[in-house]
Amino acid sequence: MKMRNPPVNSLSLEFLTELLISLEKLENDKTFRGIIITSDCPGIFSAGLDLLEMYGRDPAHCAEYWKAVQELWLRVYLSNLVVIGAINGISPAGGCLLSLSCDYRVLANNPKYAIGLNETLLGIIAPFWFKDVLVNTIGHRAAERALQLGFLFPPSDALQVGIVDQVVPEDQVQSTARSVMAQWLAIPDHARQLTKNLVRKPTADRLLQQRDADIQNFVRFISRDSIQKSLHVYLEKLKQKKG
Ligand SMILES: CCCCC/C=C\C/C=C\C=C\CC(=O)SCCNC(=O)CCNC(=O)[C@H](O)C(C)(C)COP(=O)(O)OP(=O)(O)OC[C@H]1O[C@@H](n2cnc3c(N)ncnc32)[C@H](O)[C@@H]1OP(=O)(O)O
Repeated sequence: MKMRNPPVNSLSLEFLTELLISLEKLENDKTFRGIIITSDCPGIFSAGLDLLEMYGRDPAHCAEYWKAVQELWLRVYLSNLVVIGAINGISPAGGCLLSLSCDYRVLANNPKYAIGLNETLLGIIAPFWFKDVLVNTIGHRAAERALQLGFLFPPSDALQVGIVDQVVPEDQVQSTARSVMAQWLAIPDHARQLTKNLVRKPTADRLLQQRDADIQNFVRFISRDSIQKSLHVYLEKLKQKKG
C-alpha cells in the first residue's frame, strides 16, 4: 500500500477515510495475507496528523476527525494481516504511530528520516494510546524521555532504542520488507493472528473501553485557546522555514 497524499502524506480526514476503505477491502479479500505500507512522497513517510484538521475547526469537525484517527489506528494495530512498514521517509507523531502499529518496521538509512512522537514540540501531548504503543515498543524509561522531549530519532538511534526493527540502505527498503513478509507468512495464519491478538488486545481495549470519552477529551483539549495558539505558531514556523 503506497500512501499518496502530496506534498507530505498528512493524515487528513479524507486521506484517513481512503486508507480505511483500502484496508477494509484488503482485509475482506481472503487472497491477501499481508500488506507492506510505504510512501509515494519522496523523503516523507507521513507528516502525521493533518494540523489543518485541528486548527480553527469547530468541535463537531474535531470529533469526527478524532474518531477517524482512532478507527485507522485500531484497524492497523489489530489487523489480521501481516503489516510491515517500509519506512522510506521522515515519520513524526501520527506517522510514527502508524509505523509503530505495524508488525515490523524497516527504516531507510538516511539521517533525514527521523521517527518519533514529537507532539510536545508542537505544544500538544501524545494521547494515552500513542504513549501505550511507544511504551510497549521501547520500554517505559526510553518512552518517558522520548515523549517529554519530543525526540525524533535518526535511523541509527531509532534502531538502538528499538523503535524500528531494521535499518537498511534506502534502495533496499522494499526488498527487505518483502523478505521479512515471506518470513512472517511462513507462520500459519491462525496461530499468528491469535498470538497477535493476545499481545495487542489489552492495549487496544484501553481505547475501546473509552472511545467516546477520548473523543471528548481531545475536542476539549484541542479547542483550548492556548493549544490553538501553539498550533498557529507551529504552522507559521513551517511556513517560514520555506523562506
Ligand atoms: C488531555 C487529553 C489529551 C487528548 C489528546 C490531545 C491531543 C493530541 C493531539 C494531536 C496529536 C497529533 C499528532 C500529530 O501527528 S501532529 C503532526 C506532527 N507532524 C509534524 O510535526 C510534522 C510537521 N511537518 C514537517 O516537519 C515538515 O513538513 C516535513 C519534514 C514533514 C516535510 O518538510 P518539507 O520541507 O518537505 O515540506 P514543508 O514545506 O514543511 O511542508 C509542505 C506543506 O505541507 C504542510 N504540512 C506539513 N506537515 C503538515 C501536517 N502535519 N499537517 C498539515 N500540513 C502540514 C506545510 O505547512 C506546507 O504547507 P504549505 O506552506 O505548502 O501550505
